[in-house]
Amino acid sequence: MKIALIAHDELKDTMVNFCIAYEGILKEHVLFSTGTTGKRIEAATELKIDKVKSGPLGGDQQIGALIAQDELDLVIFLRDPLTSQPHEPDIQALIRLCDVYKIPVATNIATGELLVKAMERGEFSWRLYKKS
Ligand SMILES: O=C(CO)COP(=O)(O)O
Repeated sequence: MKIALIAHDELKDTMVNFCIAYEGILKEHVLFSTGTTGKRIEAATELKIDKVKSGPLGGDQQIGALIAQDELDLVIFLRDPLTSQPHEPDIQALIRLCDVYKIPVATNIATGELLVKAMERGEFSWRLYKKS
């Protein structure tokens, strides 16, 4: 599975702790991140991340392009609902593309945990069948 891990600044500690907690599962998959999130995860874990640009500098659009090219199976995007973001249109576009292409997307840690546990149980195998 190809997974994108993204977090706004106020949620980067939460994302790092999430990746530490689920490192054993995540390391079996191909991981992508926006720039700063990816650096924080790599500094705290042994996970290897394919990093695109920072979100406000076009990283969200790059992740969106991966979705449009059918290169992602799951997006975990810890959005900050309490802070306005200069690149809000990019954030909305990314989430819209998840809906267009029916990509499972978690926008908070509670859903993120559910999706990672579901993935561990093999409940995302339909993604592989879909591609074959
Ligand atoms: O802004 C982001 C998502 O909208 C995340 O970008 P960074 O991981 O580079 O901070």
